[in-house]
Amino acid sequence: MYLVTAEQMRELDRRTIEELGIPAVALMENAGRAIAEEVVALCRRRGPGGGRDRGNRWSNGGSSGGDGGSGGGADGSSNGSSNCSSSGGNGGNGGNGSSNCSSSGGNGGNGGNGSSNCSSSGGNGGSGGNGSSNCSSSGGNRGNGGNGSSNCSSSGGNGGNGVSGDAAAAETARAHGERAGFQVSGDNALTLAHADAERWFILVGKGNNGGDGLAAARHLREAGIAATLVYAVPPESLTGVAALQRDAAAALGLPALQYGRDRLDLAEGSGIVDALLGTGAAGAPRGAYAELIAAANRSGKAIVSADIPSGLDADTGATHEPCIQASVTVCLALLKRGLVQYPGAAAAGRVVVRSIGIPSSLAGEEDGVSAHLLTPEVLQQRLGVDVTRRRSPEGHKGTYGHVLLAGGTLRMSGAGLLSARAALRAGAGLVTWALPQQLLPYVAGAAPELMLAPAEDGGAGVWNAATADELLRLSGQRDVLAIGPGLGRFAGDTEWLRRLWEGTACPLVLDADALNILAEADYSGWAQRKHPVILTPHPGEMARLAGRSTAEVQADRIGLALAYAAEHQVTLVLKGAHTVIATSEGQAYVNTTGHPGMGTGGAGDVLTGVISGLLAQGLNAAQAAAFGVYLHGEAGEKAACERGNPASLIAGDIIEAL
Ligand SMILES: NC(=O)C1=CN([C@@H]2O[C@H](COP(=O)(O)OP(=O)(O)OC[C@H]3O[C@@H](n4cnc5c(N)ncnc54)[C@H](O)[C@@H]3O)[C@@H](O)[C@H]2O)[C@@H](O)CC1
Ligand SMILES: [K+]
Repeated sequence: MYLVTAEQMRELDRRTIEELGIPAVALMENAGRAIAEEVVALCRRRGPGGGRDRGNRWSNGGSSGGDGGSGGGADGSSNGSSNCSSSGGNGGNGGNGSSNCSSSGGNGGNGGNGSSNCSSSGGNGGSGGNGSSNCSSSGGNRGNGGNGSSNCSSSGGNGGNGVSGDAAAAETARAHGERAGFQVSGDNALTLAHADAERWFILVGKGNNGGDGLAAARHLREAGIAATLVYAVPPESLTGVAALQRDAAAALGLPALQYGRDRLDLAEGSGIVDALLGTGAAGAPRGAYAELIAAANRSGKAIVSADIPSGLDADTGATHEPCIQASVTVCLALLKRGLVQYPGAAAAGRVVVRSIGIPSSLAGEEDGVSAHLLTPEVLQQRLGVDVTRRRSPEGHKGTYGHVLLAGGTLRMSGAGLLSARAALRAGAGLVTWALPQQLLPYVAGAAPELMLAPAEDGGAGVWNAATADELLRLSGQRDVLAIGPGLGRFAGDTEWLRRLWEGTACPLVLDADALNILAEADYSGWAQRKHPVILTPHPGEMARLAGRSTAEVQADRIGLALAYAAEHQVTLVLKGAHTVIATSEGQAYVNTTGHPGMGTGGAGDVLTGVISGLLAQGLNAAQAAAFGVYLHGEAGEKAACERGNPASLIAGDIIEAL
């Protein structure tokens, strides 16, 4: 899924209109229809008179009925005990009884009655059956678990239907077309049983975002939902296609208010469509816009934003004061960068990307479109990663590469150990942990699968500059060198790192203090490496590398990561919620797997190990960085789920969940 800036979106709009001849008003009509459908979907989810519905999910197309979770409460909830998580796709419907659904990239299945456990990666999870079922899917569509006990899994293809008992009878009846005959169905996406209980305010700005809201209002009326227009500016000031929409709404007799002139109490409605500001906004909302945004947030009503929450910087994810706090953002045509970076990602709520007639293939032709949401599809199709992590039937430990990790000191031995163990769990055939000699008696046997290479430390348990010789020698027979977890600083460390940078003929992964050494060195003068370098900074380390403040780094993570990776010809992994991976060729990937529970010491060391383990298996730098971040986040989600309470998650749990 592409991630675009406002400027790139404008160019794609222009090309669609001018080169393909699709009228702007047609695009706006599609946008309005999509927004209305998502309002109806939200009304369905929360039931009559429901309150706010804030979640944070990503989904593409689909719309009503396709979103995770249905039934009484928030998304993904079910009757009884259930636990649903979704990344990249739609979470499934939690079933009755105990169900546990997770989805990555695809649609999570429906948890069945009784106990079911469904997970899906890349494909659509099936329906858990009644009784006990356990389903998992990778890459394909899963089948339906039947009644009784069933256990189904599918990889790459479509799982069959494990149907039995009553479910089988029902299926047969459907297949035989019982109730054949004349049937008519309505416009389901705009059908709402309790439409007459809904009253929505549509906040309309002066530009095309306002035009989208006006089109949505007509479609909502078509669905039987009362829609009242609230103009931020005098309606006469609208121009172009937005003015056409204004006139159509007026001709239909839609009630309209003007902010500042007419009495308005947003709390009297059941929801709000925010169509004040879109990708044409500049700076913090001013005047009536700012006042309407603040009033909408105060109202406590569900807010559906058109394209982006008004007040959000569409490119960076920075939020101005004030900024709409949306329940749902209906992002039009292509995902805007600002919706996947915090704090914008939080302000947007659930993000649904809806097609409006701008071909996404145009984005592929644009030289400037360089950012993508990291989904299983992007991993497989764009990056060419085998996400199944298949092992060859003829494989042996030598097939899967050998990692050399340099890290750990007496006081920070755990960082090295975590990293080395994670490299093994990522699938590396062999891992050698080079460590100061003094540590040996303490860590020997801590992970029997590891090989240990003690480096002469003069009895101090810390690294020293003379160890470079031994590391250079060892790296000659290894496939990747990872440096940094628990490394510490020492006299001559800059020259030490320079020797390893210039003298090793394998990919390098640098983390923690290796990054701090790099930040103090002017490494642009170091000899150019033939083999790739992956840097894995957290925002503080990134700030030191880039000579900026941490706040500046966080203000535009995608932009900064892209610029740094291109300038220094490295693959950069800028960690934090929604980690950004930027390649030296100018591509960025934004990851959305992960869990707040992963904010714990050692989680970064685990990531370094995972990326190194993947590199050792022959993945290239972009593949290893992107897939490593994705897997690390997914393992964190799983571990948090297994712990019961995410606050209890520790880094070792992430390794065990890999
Ligand atoms: N261009 C197209 O063909 C399409 C555009 N679409 C919609 O149009 C939006 C972009 O429309 P526009 O470019 O007209 O821009 P916007 O509708 O985002 O807003 C621009 C207007 O808002 C005002 N404004 C800007 N910054 C402000 C601030 N800080 N405080 C107060 N007022 C401010 C200005 O008067 C300006 O005219 C998209 O986000 C999307 O919703 C969709 O209808 C699809 C097609
Ligand atoms: K908006």
